[in-house]
Amino acid sequence: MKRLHDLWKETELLKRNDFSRLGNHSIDDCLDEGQRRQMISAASVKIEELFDILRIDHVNDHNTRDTPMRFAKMLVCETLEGRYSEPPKITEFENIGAFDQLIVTGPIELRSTCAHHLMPIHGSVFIGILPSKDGKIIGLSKYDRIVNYFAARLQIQEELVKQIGDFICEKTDPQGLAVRISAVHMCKTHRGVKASQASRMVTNAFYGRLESDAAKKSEFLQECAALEKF
Ligand SMILES: Nc1nc2c(ncn2[C@@H]2O[C@H](COP(=O)(O)OP(=O)(O)OP(=O)(O)O)[C@@H](O)[C@H]2O)c(=O)[nH]1
Repeated sequence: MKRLHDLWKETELLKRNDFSRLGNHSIDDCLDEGQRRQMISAASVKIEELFDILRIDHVNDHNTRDTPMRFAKMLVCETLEGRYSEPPKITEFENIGAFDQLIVTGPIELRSTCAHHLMPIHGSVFIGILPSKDGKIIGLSKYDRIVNYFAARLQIQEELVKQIGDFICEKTDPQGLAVRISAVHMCKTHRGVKASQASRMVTNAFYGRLESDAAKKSEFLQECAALEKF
């Protein structure tokens, strides 16, 4: 019987030029369960090779025996999950009451992975929405799901903040939208320059009235500051 990783080598998915997609974009078709298992198995074989190069015993050492498979599974099903799956299902509601005031949600816990060193990015996301009277409103939990979806890829913060904002704009067509990320990059705190754990990177993406209306932008930033203190 063919081994899973051999099956993976033959899949159309591997033959297609998904490699040209950026690492923080999703591949063309999401993986079904069988393809996911094949990808994990094929990745695991490569991680065993990497361990061999690094002279880590993945056969006899009880601590590292299952690590290549465990690591491959984590990459496919957790760290990079947003690359291989459909975006979250978004329940959209008509804005029946024509609500047109600022809604701010956060902090939404951000757990992502840096594209340069594969180290964790950990932080908070705040989202401000100025709905259109004739636009859509989405369920509150969906903002968290959207953040999780785009975070589960190899990211840089400037692109992540825009991906989240572009997606929400596309779904809800609001008068204005703002996304703010404040995060610690462990590639900076746990290696290299070994910066303070308190060292954060802040990025904002503003759209429509939340970009052009200084009073509304300032209201959003004040709400973020207040929510951050909770
Ligand atoms: N702008 C930006 N830079 C990031 C982000 N995440 C990590 N970086 C930085 O990307 C750079 C990686 O490039 P290199 O300079 O080639 O990496 P390096 O030689 O290991 O550099 P050091 O981290 O300084 O040791 C580092 O300066 C990181 O701090 C991010 O989200 N946005």
